[in-house]
Amino acid sequence: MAWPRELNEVGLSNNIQDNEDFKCKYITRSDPLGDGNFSVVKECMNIHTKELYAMKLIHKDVIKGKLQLIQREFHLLKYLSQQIRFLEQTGSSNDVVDTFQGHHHILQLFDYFETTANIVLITQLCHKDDLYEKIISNEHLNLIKQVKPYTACLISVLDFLHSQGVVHRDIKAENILFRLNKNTATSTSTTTENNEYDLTAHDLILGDFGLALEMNNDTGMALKEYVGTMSYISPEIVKCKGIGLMTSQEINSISQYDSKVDIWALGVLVYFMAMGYTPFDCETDEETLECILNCDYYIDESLVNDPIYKDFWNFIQCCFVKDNLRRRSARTLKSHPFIQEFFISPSLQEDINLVTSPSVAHLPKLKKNKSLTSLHNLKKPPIRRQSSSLITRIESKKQSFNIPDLITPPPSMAKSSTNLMKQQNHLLQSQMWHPPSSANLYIQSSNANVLSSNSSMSSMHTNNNNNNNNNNNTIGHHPNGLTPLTPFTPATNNTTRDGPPNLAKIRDTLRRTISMTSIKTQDTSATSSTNLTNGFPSSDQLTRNNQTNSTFFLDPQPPKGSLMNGVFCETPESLSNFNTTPRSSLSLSRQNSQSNEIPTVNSIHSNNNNHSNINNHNNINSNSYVLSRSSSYTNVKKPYFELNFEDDE
Ligand SMILES: Nc1ncnc2c1ncn2[C@@H]1O[C@H](COP(=O)(O)OP(=O)(O)OP(=O)(O)O)[C@@H](O)[C@H]1O
Repeated sequence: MAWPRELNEVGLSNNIQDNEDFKCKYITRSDPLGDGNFSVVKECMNIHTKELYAMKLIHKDVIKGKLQLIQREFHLLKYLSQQIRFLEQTGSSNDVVDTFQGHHHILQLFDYFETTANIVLITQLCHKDDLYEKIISNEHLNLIKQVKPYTACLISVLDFLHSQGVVHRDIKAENILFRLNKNTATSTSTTTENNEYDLTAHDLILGDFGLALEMNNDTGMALKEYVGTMSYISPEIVKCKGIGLMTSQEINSISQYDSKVDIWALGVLVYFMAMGYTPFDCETDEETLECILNCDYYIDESLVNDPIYKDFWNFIQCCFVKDNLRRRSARTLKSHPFIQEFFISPSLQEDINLVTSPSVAHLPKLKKNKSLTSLHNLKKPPIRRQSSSLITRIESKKQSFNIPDLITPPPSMAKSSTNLMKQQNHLLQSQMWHPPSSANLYIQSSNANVLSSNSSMSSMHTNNNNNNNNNNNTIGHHPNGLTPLTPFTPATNNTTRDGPPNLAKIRDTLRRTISMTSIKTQDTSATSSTNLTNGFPSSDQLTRNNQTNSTFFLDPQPPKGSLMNGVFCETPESLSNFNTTPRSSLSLSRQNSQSNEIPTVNSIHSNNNNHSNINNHNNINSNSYVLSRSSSYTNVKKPYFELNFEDDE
């Protein structure tokens, strides 16, 4: 049998000499942990070591002609996993001081292989619910206890990635996972009440490197790709829209972007965590893109002058700088007052570079303009429209996109994603349809005047022209020559966001504005804790916490004999749960090998018939999975090739 061309394209099976079947060393749970545009992710168990992992099944049909994307993801995850191991084993001086170590929060890759239908990556297993679920189910996160430490952790991650020359290009809540705490098989979320900050910050894991890039000399064109997720893309990515149809002259006139696209996306994510809605989303993509280009984002006026939010707004401003050369790096942002307490020795080196860099020295100084407050001309919103608009917004948030010739998920995947969204929408709608409360009554009687006087929303509006820019990130000079962080002042320009197209956003925002009033009290009480200094744990406390609170563990490298290492094999058997006694420990490998029916992602999706114990990690009892090597694997043939991802290349 000839090998499918794609297998060679992806570079995993180049050494295959014949099509000897090889048994898969993993079994999976039937129900997926999650899915994306390109993949389905399932919990799996290595039947040799009985360790649990996440299995990302990327259907070959979905990525036809785009295998280089998977290749990129694979090589980057592999490279980063090696770096993590290296850093842990060699250690570094930073390890003892900062609360978060960036490399502790990157999804680790352990194994990879191919089946007829899929390319498969085996990574560390995380919680089923990602950060997006957490934000949505809580409406928003607590500024002091959650948003700050989460931001600090993510800044560490970006600093690590960027120092490795890697740009992620798809930073968003859906791609932030939570580490499963190995000791307890549960997250540390239960331990948060008596702590200065939510310890789940130590569990954050950045995943989905599907759009990530190594920024070397070969990536010139890649750094002009129009990729990312609509709500999170930066102005420089927006400028690449339609690049596939441009002339070479037009393409040349577009500047390459760089790692700062991740900083913009982080700003969106930090804002989303704190507010529960995203800053630039409008009803249509065109409007959203325009708002991104103009750095025109919502601010909640009731929070603008709230001292608790002062550093937050300033941090957001630092991320939402249109000019990527002026936008601060992850390393520099470690010294931002919003998160600096988590970093004992922030580096200001880059600020010095920023000031002296010839490439930015000529930039005009930004003027602080007093701008006009914008009023959103809200009419009494039709409730039904509000719901359906909200759905549109959520759906658009879930989708990453790629260069113009988009990859379309097969119907089965699309359906599964839609189901997930439906659940999320249901959750949101149920929150919105509460029995009448003061908040709802308020919403229903709202009009432009009420909004402007009580809980109005402003749009932070800045001009494309730097000379006339209202963005207050800049600027003056600090006595030591560094660029100081200036206090946030709300812009008061006329907005580009008047009228019905933004209704859903405003409505959603209004809901958030009202609930913020109760949150303020929580935040105040958090800051009055005797453990806190100025509302924040002291550096000493944080350093101590670092010793005790980190949930990172360096997983032992699985023994080579238990890995697939890039072989071509049968599709792993799918079980409703790992407590199910295998049909027979012997049959696991043998029966499948004779079967002509190889399940695909499509069948995986429809195989949801047994929900018992699914998602309950505590129920996993690997000992109950009685399968010994001798009973099941003595007869399995060795592959003809061994592509150990530690050794190859
Ligand atoms: N290691 C993991 N542990 C647990 N769940 C995971 C893991 N990796 C991914 N998931 C879940 O699967 C979903 C899809 O995974 P992932 O984002 O990697 O796929 P994708 O196809 O690249 O997505 P996208 O459409 O965002 O590009 C995630 O949102 C998450 O809920």
